[in-house]
Amino acid sequence: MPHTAFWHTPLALAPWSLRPWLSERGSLTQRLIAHFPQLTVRVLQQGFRRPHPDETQILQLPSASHVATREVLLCSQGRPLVFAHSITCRQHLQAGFHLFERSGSRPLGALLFADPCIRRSALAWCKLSPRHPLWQKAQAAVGGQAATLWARRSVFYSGAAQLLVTEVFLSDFLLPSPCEPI
Ligand SMILES: C=C(O[C@@H]1C=C(C(=O)O)C=C[C@H]1O)C(=O)O
Repeated sequence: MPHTAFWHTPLALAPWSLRPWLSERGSLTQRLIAHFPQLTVRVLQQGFRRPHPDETQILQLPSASHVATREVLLCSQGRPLVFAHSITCRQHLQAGFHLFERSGSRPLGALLFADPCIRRSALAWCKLSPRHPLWQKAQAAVGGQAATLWARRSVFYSGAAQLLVTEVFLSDFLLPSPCEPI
């Protein structure tokens, strides 16, 4: 299956208002809290699933494997802002990300950014293709209203353990102003 996201998209191709969100190196949750009231985490699913084709390569996973998967919506006053999809392999749950399964409605970032030993890769971003698996999931979360969906992803490292976090920006609060080309 061909890659359905070009994760080396230049930031300059993203809508101007979205760029600081795509390139935020700190906690996205904390940035959302600073800009939006009553941020909550709605857990959509947490369990073991097959990784997406463009995830097996980045985490060097065997394609037939199942990985620990967490999908949430970050909402402000009930309005979905970000769809987040995070995965880690089974053996890294015990060695590195043991709190991944117990995060519940606490934002994963609160755990990841509290541990000074956890490092983060460079961020990558792209405009999702409607063929990307995360496109369908994110659209379903917002009732199929979004015309374009930009996403970012990065890998968190705890020793040799890896956690891949992908965040899809949902709400029109990020769309460019009318005078700015998309
Ligand atoms: C990694 C962070 O945690 C956020 C919360 C997540 C969750 O609770 O599953 C997943 C990704 C992020 O949007 C962050 O705040 O930067």
